Amino acid sequence: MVDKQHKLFPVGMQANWCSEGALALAPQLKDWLLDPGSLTARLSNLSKSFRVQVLGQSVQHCTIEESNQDIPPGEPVLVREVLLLCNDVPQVFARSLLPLASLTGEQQQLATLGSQSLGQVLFNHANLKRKRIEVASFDSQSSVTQLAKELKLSIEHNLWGRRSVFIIDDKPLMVAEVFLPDSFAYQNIMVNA
Ligand SMILES: C=C(O[C@@H]1C=C(C(=O)O)C=C[C@H]1O)C(=O)O
Repeated sequence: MVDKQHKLFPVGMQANWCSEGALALAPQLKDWLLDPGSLTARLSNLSKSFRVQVLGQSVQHCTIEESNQDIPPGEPVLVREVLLLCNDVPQVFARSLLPLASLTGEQQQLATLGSQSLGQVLFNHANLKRKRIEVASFDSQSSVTQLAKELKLSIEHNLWGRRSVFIIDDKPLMVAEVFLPDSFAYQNIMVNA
């Protein structure tokens, strides 16, 4: 477990998630949002140094807003919030919900990842399925934008994120990621608000 937690933890990630078909997105941004592969691998390949900074993790009950077909409301989950940084630039804020019932067998290690990337473990596992990816935008009032301001990042447009449920060894967990203002996902494009 993480002994010290960032003063902002838990940041949370309230959003109106929708299927990507409902949105007209810039192709480059859409490519990042819908990439079925590992964000860790993609970001690592684009930078000299990649690291995960844990903001905190704690056991909570899954809220109605974050519940889904695989993780019902009230389910005890380990909430893990991290930043993914490339060359010390915060690229992504991620919030993962790991049901305690999924942290069994080989997946016990997911409770004590520390600064190891969750993706590194997930995408190296043979029995992994990723369910559909939903997307959402985060406006100036969102807690994620407040986090970006706390990180002294300049906010010039809404932020965009994605979430999906992974099934590993037939057990669910949910990962949600928001691309922070200086992310590669927004470089050289006009982002609609
Ligand atoms: C799922 C992945 O893992 C990344 C790393 C995370 C972590 O360490 O908590 C959380 C979400 C992802 O951004 C990935 O790399 O695609």
